[in-house]
Amino acid sequence: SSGMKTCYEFLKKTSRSFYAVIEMLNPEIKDAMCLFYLVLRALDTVEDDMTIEKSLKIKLLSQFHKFLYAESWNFTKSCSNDRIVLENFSVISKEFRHLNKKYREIISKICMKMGKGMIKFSNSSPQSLKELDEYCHYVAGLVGIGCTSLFTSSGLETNNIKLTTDISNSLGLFLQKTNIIRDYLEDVNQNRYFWPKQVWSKYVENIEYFSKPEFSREALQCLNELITNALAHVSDVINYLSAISDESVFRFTAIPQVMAIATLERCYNNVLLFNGVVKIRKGEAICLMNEATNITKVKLIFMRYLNKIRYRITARDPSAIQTMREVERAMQIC
Ligand SMILES: CC(C)(C)CN1C(=O)[C@@H](CC(=O)N[C@@H](CC(=O)O)C(=O)O)O[C@H](c2cccc3ccccc23)c2cc(Cl)ccc21
Repeated sequence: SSGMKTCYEFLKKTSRSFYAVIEMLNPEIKDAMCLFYLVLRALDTVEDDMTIEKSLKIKLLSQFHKFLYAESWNFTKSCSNDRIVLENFSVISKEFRHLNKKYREIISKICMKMGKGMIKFSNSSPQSLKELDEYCHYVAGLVGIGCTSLFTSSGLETNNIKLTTDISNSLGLFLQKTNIIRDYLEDVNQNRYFWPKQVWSKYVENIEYFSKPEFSREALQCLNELITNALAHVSDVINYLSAISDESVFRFTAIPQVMAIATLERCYNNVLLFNGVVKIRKGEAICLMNEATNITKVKLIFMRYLNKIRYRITARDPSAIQTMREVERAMQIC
């Protein structure tokens, strides 16, 4: 339909790489996944927009799942780069209402839970590793749980009992923790602090000190501790991908995960993260997209990056032993 074509245009504008990945998906769930992504992007845009007054933001987050059924609802007061999905939300929600009921129920339930979770963290960022897991569950783990429900309810992954809620949650946490680690400088510059205070306060009095050269040792120690925490999800990621049977679902799911392990490897013990953005090069990303076609190749990709991390672990790093343990545990699964 022309409405769906417009939605794919929105997807292309909000995330070129994700647009390319979703193109590979089986037609049975391609539209549902495109709309799921756009609806989540709209919700994330509300959460991220610091110009929206607090009480209005809370109302929007709690009502969001109902806007899916509000014929003409749009939000024109956002100044975010991704405001296009809010200003044209009525086009997205119209296509959403044409989706099969089983997909609509999955997407609206995830939006309701995610909106509630975002409200819970609207006044304070995660203070501990436990709260970090809780926050990442709301903004990313639920996405994994939703994706798994879409895969299984579509029949592409017939009642795959191995795709449990817990390991679906882990896929989201692995991606989100990698983003939080990678985006240290961008977030701190926008006064957003996702690195838990319980962790960074072991190394410095103020998280902004990590960008000062005299604190680069402490910065690296904190960074390596957070990367070690993220690596604990790798075994769930590999177990999840090992249980996928549909080839297009496999690639769609594996590509962001291999991007994440490559990003974590580049971030490990890398002081450049505190004064610039550490991103994997375009060429490497394209290679990874083409390589992540089956579980054997994905295990090899993970082994390659885990080995690169292992060789960079230094004995004087306080997390060295824990990092080595997580790397070895992950390599055993691969
Ligand atoms: C918060 C997040 C990590 C879940 C965001 N998220 C993802 O990161 C995208 C990838 C993406 O958007 N990457 C960015 C690059 C970047 O942010 O640097 C891009 O612009 O391409 O992937 C995830 C995603 C894709 C496929 C399967 C998944 C299973 C469990 C959890 C998430 C899954 C995603 C699937 C959906 Cl439906 C919605 C959002 C996401």
